[in-house]
Amino acid sequence: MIEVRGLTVTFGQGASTVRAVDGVSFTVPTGAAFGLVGESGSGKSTVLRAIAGLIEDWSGEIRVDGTPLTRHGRPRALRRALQMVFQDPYGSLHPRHTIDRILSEPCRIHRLDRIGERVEASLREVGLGPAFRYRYPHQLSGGQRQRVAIARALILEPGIVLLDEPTSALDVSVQAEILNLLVDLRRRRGLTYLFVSHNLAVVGHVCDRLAVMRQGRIVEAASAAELAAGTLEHPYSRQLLASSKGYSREAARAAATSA
Ligand SMILES: Nc1ncnc2c1ncn2[C@@H]1O[C@H](COP(=O)(O)OP(=O)(O)OP(=O)(O)O)[C@@H](O)[C@H]1O
Repeated sequence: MIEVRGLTVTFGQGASTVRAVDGVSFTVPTGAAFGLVGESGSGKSTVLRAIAGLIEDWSGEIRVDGTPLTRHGRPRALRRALQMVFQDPYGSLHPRHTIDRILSEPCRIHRLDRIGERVEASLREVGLGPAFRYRYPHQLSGGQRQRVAIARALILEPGIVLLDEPTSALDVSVQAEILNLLVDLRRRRGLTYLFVSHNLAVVGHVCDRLAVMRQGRIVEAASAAELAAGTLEHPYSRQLLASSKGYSREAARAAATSA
């Protein structure tokens, strides 16, 4: 479970101060998938980064599975329980490391046993065969690289995964494949997702609840059912929905049936 209360993040000082996140509150129950949607600059990634511990200077309250997070450092168990997948699978994978090394490293840091077995199992789980183990990121397609990034997050068996635009760098058909994989993994593992995207349709495909952010604030919260029924009320939410049409549910279904 993630509980966020009155989260505020400001960058810069004096006249150049930017209040990137301004009193944001929401709860993601254990096993739920919650989407944060908004256009570029709305503050959604900053919320995710504060929860992930990548930003130190925030105020408000963040609790993960009941444990309040402090600004400086967090226990190893909590770092393991909460993993992140980034937008750019190329930038987030070390170009000169094999997939084996990329997946083994977090296991070593967290002193896990049976590392080879874990690496093979995690590749299998994201639909990549053992042949991928000794390849390098540049030998993989964008979709395969994002599968490796997901495997790297899951190899530590976290309960919570923070996803920052995990498909927006991919072609639409590949996007659908990766979204279906994420939906499937959540079901199988009972994961909790916090999913950030500028695309309402993508969020509607993966999440059961969502909040629309604008200029650092949540302007509307809704369920996926309300989104599907077209009952979003805020004019900004409606505008976002109109610009999300590039991603179609039909494409996702087609990818699911051909998988
Ligand atoms: N490290 C930083 N230093 C200064 N300003 C920042 C920093 N990170 C974000 N900002 C500013 O905070 C605001 C919110 O940015 P944020 O990245 O959270 O938005 P976003 O909705 O996730 O957009 P995007 O999808 O482009 O990442 C923006 O005005 C941005 O310029």
